[in-house]
Amino acid sequence: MDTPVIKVSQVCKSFDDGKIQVLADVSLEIYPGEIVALWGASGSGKTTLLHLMGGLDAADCGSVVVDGLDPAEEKDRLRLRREKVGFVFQLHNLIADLTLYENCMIPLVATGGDRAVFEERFRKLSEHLEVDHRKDRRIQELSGGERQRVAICRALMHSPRVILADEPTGSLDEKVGETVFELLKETARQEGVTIVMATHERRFAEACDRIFQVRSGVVKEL
Ligand SMILES: Nc1ncnc2c1ncn2[C@@H]1O[C@H](COP(=O)(O)OP(=O)(O)OP(=O)(O)O)[C@@H](O)[C@H]1O
Repeated sequence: MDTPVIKVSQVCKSFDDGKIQVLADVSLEIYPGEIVALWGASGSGKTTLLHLMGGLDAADCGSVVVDGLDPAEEKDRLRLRREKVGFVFQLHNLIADLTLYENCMIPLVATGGDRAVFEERFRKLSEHLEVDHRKDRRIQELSGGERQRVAICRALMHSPRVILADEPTGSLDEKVGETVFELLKETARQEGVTIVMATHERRFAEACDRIFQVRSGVVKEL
């Protein structure tokens, strides 16, 4: 069996000096190329777990390892964000005044990559995500579904190993949400990228390779 790309071992996390216990003894392994759902109700702890995987927050106990890096260590955390992980949020977090193309080029500045490589990736990804014809439009001129496809494009620009997606279809209506989800999945498969997606919607969870149910901070594979 492959080495897991993400290994979470006996992790716990609370807020407010321990008054709000969010994750309790969470362990899971995710393998390269898998598309995995963290499925659970609002407030169950999905976002908190994604944040620990992406180094946006630190666990109180236990360990998280992402492609050999420890997000709790500052030097690893920087590399993790620059090289290994891409984020897609429910609200796309794009810069409204910049164009689609300019938003997607932000990771070039952040990672100090090669412009020609980024140009080629932009061409390929924007075509695959069917937003290439909107290249020079500003984000504020795009529809919700288009914005979310741009967010996916941007998240993949630096060729991360893992995409952490937090309710990526949450702000979209049903049909558009399905299209965006299918495009996210297809693009990830083509790129060999691992996806960990938080969702409260059973139908999206069931369309993933594996489902981890998150309930009151306890995680169980279904
Ligand atoms: N920074 C924080 N300070 C205090 N409490 C927090 C903090 N972040 C999250 N929580 C609490 O932790 C619990 C889990 O939140 P989390 O956002 O992980 O859930 P979720 O499953 O992603 O929910 P949703 O689907 O609504 O985003 C909630 O009760 C939330 O209020």
